[in-house]
Amino acid sequence: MTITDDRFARMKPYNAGLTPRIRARDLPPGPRWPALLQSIALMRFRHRFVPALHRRYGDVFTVRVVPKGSPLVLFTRPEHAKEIFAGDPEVFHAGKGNAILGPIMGEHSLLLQDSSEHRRARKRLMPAFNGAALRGYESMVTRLAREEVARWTPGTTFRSLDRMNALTLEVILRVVFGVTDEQRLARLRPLVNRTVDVNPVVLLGWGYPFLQRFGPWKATVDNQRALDEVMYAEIAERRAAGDLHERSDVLSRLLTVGAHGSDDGDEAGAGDGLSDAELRDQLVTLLLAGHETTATALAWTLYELGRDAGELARARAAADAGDDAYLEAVVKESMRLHPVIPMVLRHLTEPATIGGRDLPRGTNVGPSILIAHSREDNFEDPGSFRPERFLDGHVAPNTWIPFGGGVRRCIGAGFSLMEGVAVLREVLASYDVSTPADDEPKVRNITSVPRHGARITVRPR
Ligand code: HEM
Repeated sequence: MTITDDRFARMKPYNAGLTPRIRARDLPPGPRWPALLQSIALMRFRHRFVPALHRRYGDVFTVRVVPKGSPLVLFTRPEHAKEIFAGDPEVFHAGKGNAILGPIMGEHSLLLQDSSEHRRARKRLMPAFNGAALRGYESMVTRLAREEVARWTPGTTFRSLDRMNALTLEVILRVVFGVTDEQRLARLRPLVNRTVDVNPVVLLGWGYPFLQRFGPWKATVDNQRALDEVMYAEIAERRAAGDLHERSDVLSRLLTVGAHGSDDGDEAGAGDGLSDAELRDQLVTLLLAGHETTATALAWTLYELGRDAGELARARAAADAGDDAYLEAVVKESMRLHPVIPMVLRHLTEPATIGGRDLPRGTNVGPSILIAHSREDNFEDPGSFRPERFLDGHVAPNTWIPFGGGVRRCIGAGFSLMEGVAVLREVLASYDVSTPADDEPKVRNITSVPRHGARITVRPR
């Protein structure tokens, strides 16, 4: 049995535990359609469905989702988001909702853990995402962004989403995994590209393992085996590398941190490094969580700048002046207008009260990012693109929540903002960007991507 087969055998995708039957009268109002219809509406048509529910039922409402008609209560006010983010991690679980990804991400994955196990895993990863670490990654990210931008043909129109996907993938391979060997990079690219394509067909194969002997599902398993082989080879070589301390990539940092026990020793244990399986699982988790999300946010950012000549001129002046704070505000504002992830989810393991409402054990709860970002009482003139709002201190806590919050807040938030600023700097140094046509959000797997790929035209400055 290979290490991959062993992981598949141990990870049970639908092992989310038994959810007690919850009566509608114990929950906030919501539509009474069959759960399947509500799930389809939530997944495929969320950009119209969720605002419609908000208008019809008010600030808190319930959606029923498959497989068992489980209730999902969505909250839309900042004080609700605050309560959920600050909820006791023993009660507000997040990991089980991601169980379907278990066979790909592995049992150690930060996204799958809860309670003390999550705290321990998070503590071990944090040193690779603090300010000093991010500064260490910046020059490589900038170099990759410069190389990408140099390949663009002036005067052409193209899907910025495709280019940003190519760039963020390269960033993951070189800055997160730290792979430098060209042959290995060439082998990894297609494997990683297939791994991140977690579409509903692929998910079916994880949910019903007997399918894994056939056609597309067998191909996904074979891909996982091949990916694991390369990842474990890379980890083994990196452990033995003499220049670990000079390297600035996430994997090398995780290896040096473990060797010296960067934590205070209570849980993770000083000097207690990550095992090969832990490293593999966390790297694949960072890949799945960080690649498409960042690419989508950056594509929307270029799209928005291309639509507004005044904002483009301001951003260009900021890039020339080295004003990173302004460029970061540009990225933040497009993440507000186009949330990549629509909501944050927690599963209540005990009854809890949120916004004065008592909710039973087994309820899924979460702030709606979509509504939080578009409420007029959160953002003045919410439909317009105004990066300045992030500079004049008018963004109230828990109104801008694209990265979730609390102990589960996106560990890569700083990383993706740093990447966004680096990309803007490089694009604006060479090009004027314009957007030839309107685009709109479309659901792709979990993220909301621009339906037409956020097409932009670039002209030399
Ligand atoms: C614009 C880009 C990104 C967006 C919009 C985004 C969004 C999110 C959201 C909404 C969550 C859930 C937070 C919660 O439950 O409260 C999350 C978690 C996570 N993200 Fe990101 N993310 C992005 C980029 C990244 C990057 C670049 C990485 C890594 C390199 C990353 C790694 C993770 C991980 C590991 C978690 C799980 C954290 C935990 O459970 O403790 N993300 N992200």
